[in-house]
Amino acid sequence: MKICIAPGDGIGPEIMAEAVRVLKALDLKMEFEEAQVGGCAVDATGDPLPEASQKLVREADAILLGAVGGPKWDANPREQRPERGLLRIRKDLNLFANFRPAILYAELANASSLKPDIVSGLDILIVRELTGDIYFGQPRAIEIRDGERFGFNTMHYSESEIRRIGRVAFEAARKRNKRLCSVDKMNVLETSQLWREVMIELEPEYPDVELSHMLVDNAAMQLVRNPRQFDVIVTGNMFGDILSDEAAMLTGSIGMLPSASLDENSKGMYEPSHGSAPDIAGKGLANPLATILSAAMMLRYTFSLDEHAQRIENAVQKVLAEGYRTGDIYEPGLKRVGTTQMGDAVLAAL
Ligand SMILES: NC(=O)C1=CN([C@@H]2O[C@H](COP(=O)(O)OP(=O)(O)OC[C@H]3O[C@@H](n4cnc5c(N)ncnc54)[C@H](O)[C@@H]3O)[C@@H](O)[C@H]2O)C=CC1
Ligand SMILES: CC(C)CC(=O)C(=O)O
Ligand SMILES: [Mg+2]
Repeated sequence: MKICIAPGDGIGPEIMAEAVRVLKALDLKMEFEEAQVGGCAVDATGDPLPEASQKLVREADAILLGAVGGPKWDANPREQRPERGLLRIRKDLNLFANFRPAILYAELANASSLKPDIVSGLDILIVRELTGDIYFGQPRAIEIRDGERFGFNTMHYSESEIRRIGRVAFEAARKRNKRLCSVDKMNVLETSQLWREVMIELEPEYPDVELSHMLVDNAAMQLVRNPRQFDVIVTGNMFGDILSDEAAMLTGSIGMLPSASLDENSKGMYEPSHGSAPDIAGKGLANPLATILSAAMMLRYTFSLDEHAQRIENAVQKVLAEGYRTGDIYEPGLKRVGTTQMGDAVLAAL
């Protein structure tokens, strides 16, 4: 098993160190290679995804990424922005299907942004399209028009792009509670109108799955009003980006939300859903659990090592039951720990 580790920027190296310790403790036949991606790569080479890193991500069976970006690089031209390195990996490897499971551990019921009676037992899967939409559409630019600066992006989806993510989502719903909610903005956007048409065309292939549709503004509201109405949500790149950060808070913290980004086969990139958290970087405060849970998703999706994935997930649950909490999920009376101590606790539980 060849795993490319890309710690990235900000809290990336801190949370990655804990995930790698957990993986190594499983004593599996894994080879780790480290790639520079993001701001660290810009500083070293001028490119957020230099040739050497491209080779490593291409040759690996799976990639585990921390997070990229930070204020240091915010003014860089687009091709030299850290986030560009991440988007290029997603596109180059055709990682179009992003799975973001928002699961509330019972131990974190009071850490959720919602009251326990609304959120307890929450288990939602957000399936986000990851290689299309306005994040990749051309043309895009800031230019001068009529004597002033004018910025524009292009939102587009082809029916084949929608169909393939739709199938992934229907299949995922089929393995769960057989309810799929497709989220769009079809009352305003042509891309969303096509999105809805294609989802409706797919419906007869999955008679066992109940398909519903929701406009994205309502979906944002429903997620905090009554999140348990959802089983699987399928949506485009930008809506999925925003809704998954919102869903993270239902689980207690963005530091709890893992993700898997997959191609048509089983190659994947695994990363926490959060960013590089510059406000707490270098302080040993970050919650490493989303990254550790992303490593578990890697074992399950790319390597079919379900038992080992489950061991990690059980260990995470055990440390929460034992009362270990990083600052983002801390409640008075429990054991406040930093990034490394949380990793220690997971290793002990393993
Ligand atoms: N996949 C990636 O690499 C992503 C990168 N970014 C980049 O990260 C940088 C910062 O972006 P923000 O909008 O601030 O989002 P962010 O997710 O980095 O942080 C938002 C808030 O959540 C907290 N947070 C995030 N992860 C945490 C963790 N593991 N433990 C405890 N608290 C945590 C942060 O301290 C901050 O208060 C930007 O440069 C952005 O482009 C943002 C999202 C995803
Ligand atoms: C570079 C961004 C699109 C990353 C992000 O916010 C995400 O994938 O959730
Ligand atoms: Mg995001």
